[in-house]
Amino acid sequence: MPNSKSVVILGAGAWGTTLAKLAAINGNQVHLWSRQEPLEKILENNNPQIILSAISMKGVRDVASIVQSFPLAPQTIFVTATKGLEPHTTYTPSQIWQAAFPNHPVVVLSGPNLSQEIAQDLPSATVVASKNANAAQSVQLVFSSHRFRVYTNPDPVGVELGGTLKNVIAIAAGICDGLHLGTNAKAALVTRGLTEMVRIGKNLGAITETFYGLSGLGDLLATCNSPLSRNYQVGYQLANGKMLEEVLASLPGTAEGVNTCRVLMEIAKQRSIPIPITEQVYQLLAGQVTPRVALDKLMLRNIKPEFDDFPREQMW
Ligand SMILES: NC(=O)c1ccc[n+]([C@@H]2O[C@H](COP(=O)([O-])OP(=O)(O)OC[C@H]3O[C@@H](n4cnc5c(N)ncnc54)[C@H](O)[C@@H]3O)[C@@H](O)[C@H]2O)c1
Ligand SMILES: O=P(O)(O)OC[C@H](O)CO
Repeated sequence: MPNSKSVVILGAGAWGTTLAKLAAINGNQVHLWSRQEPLEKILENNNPQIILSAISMKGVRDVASIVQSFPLAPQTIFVTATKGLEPHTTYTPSQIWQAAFPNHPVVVLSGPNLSQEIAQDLPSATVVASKNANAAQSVQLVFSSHRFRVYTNPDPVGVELGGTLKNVIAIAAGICDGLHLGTNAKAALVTRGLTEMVRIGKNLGAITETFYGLSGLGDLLATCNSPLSRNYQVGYQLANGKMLEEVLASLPGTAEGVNTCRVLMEIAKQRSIPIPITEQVYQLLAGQVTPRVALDKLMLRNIKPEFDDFPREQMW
């Protein structure tokens, strides 16, 4: 293939394996790395043009520092597909990769992408976002197929935060369904969840419109409505009386929303951002409230206008 690229995928979990298949069907030379193998052989023998990380959040910094010890071509593009936030630093995965490789382009890949559906060859769309348009377009070509439609976007912070913040709202959506609160409640929760995501995103430098696209609203809808989502499952099972440790032990893979929720509470406190849904999810995960008490606390907050910043000329 004339445009075939050498692609190294870090992380052979559910998402890394699925992305490896997507890149391979387009004729790229794909090398999938799992932590049981030496990374040295894969990086030194294959001269990667693209290195994609699908490592869960807790491993990103360690893996980035291992990769730093290998010589790479200066034009090698890093792609991050992790949806999480680092505790204490509150860094996003792309911030960790960019700090480790300041002279390389970094692209965020995120969207409504339940890996089990993609692995079954069902149609799906995603977003690749970068400040470097050429890098985003190269990654778009590597993954685009008749079953996987890839859009570019110039707002990596917004795309990355959309995929990350929705995981907390998906836990809340699982609780809502687990308690059988009905369709009205779910619609209210998801819509107010999106408001919360926009509020945090704007504060962290994202573009508001990005949250209304595939990586924001799109991923929120997918994750809040599917039992395939591990984050949704956490909420659903907690609502059914299981303990958090028990739920996490039985999950197939990582539910990033649990840690993301804790990091978000730190960010919200530091920056005085009101995030009532996240706060109730946090208290529930910490065992401080029951699902029913969390619901009452949300419903009985002080009544207020729907929008924080409605245009002045539209106000009474
Ligand atoms: N599965 C999906 O549908 C999906 C879709 C989009 C994004 N994501 C995101 O992709 C990331 C990975 O998700 P997943 O579903 O593949 O999870 P997973 O639990 O199936 O796989 C995680 C991978 O990270 C590796 N890993 C963890 N810590 C590591 C460390 N310290 N060193 C080296 N490797 C380490 C694991 O070995 C494993 O290969 C998550 O951030 C998730 O939110 C997942
Ligand atoms: O299984 P989850 O909850 O990690 O969701 C997977 C993807 O992020 C959906 O886009």
